[in-house]
Amino acid sequence: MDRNMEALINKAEMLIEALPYIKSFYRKTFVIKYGGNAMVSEELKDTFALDVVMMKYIGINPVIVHGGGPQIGKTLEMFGIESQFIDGHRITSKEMIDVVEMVLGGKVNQDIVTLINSHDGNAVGITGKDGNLIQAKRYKHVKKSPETNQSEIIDLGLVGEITQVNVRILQEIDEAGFIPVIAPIGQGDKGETLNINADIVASKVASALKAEKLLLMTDTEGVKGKNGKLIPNLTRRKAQELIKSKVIKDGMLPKVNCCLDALKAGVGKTHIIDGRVRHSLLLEIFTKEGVGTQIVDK
Ligand SMILES: Nc1ncnc2c1ncn2[C@@H]1O[C@H](COP(=O)(O)OP(=O)(O)O)[C@@H](O)[C@H]1O
Ligand SMILES: CC(=O)N[C@@H](CCC(=O)OP(=O)(O)O)C(=O)O
Repeated sequence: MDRNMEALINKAEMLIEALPYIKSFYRKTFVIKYGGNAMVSEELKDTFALDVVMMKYIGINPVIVHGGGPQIGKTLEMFGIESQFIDGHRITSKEMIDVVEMVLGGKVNQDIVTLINSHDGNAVGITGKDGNLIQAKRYKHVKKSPETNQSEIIDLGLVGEITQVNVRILQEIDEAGFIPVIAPIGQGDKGETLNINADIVASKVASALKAEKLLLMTDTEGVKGKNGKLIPNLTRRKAQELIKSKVIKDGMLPKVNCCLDALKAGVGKTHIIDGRVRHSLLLEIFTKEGVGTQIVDK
């Protein structure tokens, strides 16, 4: 057989390898938190969009929730406003919320829509306000003093804690054949705009949709253990141990908690994946090895 023919057959066999995954994921919902480097590098942006469009065309229902923290930070700086974070939440004053809404719901959201549509993906941009998708109340951060053990409530301003997710708008978008791209903004009961961490929005949306998968894209390999090595598979119990021993901390802590919450609410599997790797989404979904940490409820 000539080498050309052999290469073609190899390609066909590679496609067939994906068949069991394609079969089991047909008509299932995957919620993807898009952020970090994958949202900045031109090459990674393009491979992300291709992965999402590929998913849609093979029958998966991808739901995108995007971040935009660095973009908000840069715009606030232009206005001479500095940001402060508590536990991964940006303290959001009245003068900041318009900037947050403008950046997340405007430029960042529409750039992603344009990117996906440039690959014939049929994306639709919405914020959590559209179709009453995300109802929220003002988040109150509880700080416990290690010395006195007393709790103090800290007001983070216009930061939202999600009280309800109305998935109808997402179902309609899916049925019409579009891909929703969600900006992490919610609406308070007085109609006020509330800023919400995008990982949390992705986790709550995945929970409300009872999604097959929640995939959080980040700028590290995944969850690492005490020895600094990547942990490809993490159970709830092991994750709790690593949190207790402070091996999982800082920015990784809320991510892992988002995954554990989603699993509790009925999401099938959760993944923290390395968004710096080209085609990280397809690799996670269609290969046994994946490119990050899979967290399951065991
Ligand atoms: N066990 C751990 N495994 C991997 N990263 C960890 C761990 N514990 C803490 N981290 C930190 O969490 C960071 C990821 O969180 P963060 O930077 O907030 O992500 P993102 O910007 O993608 O939302 C890592 O870069 C690392 O510094
Ligand atoms: C309350 C809160 O912190 N909201 C976030 C929303 C954007 C976000 O989460 O973006 P990343 O995923 O890129 O960090 C913020 O203001 O930065």
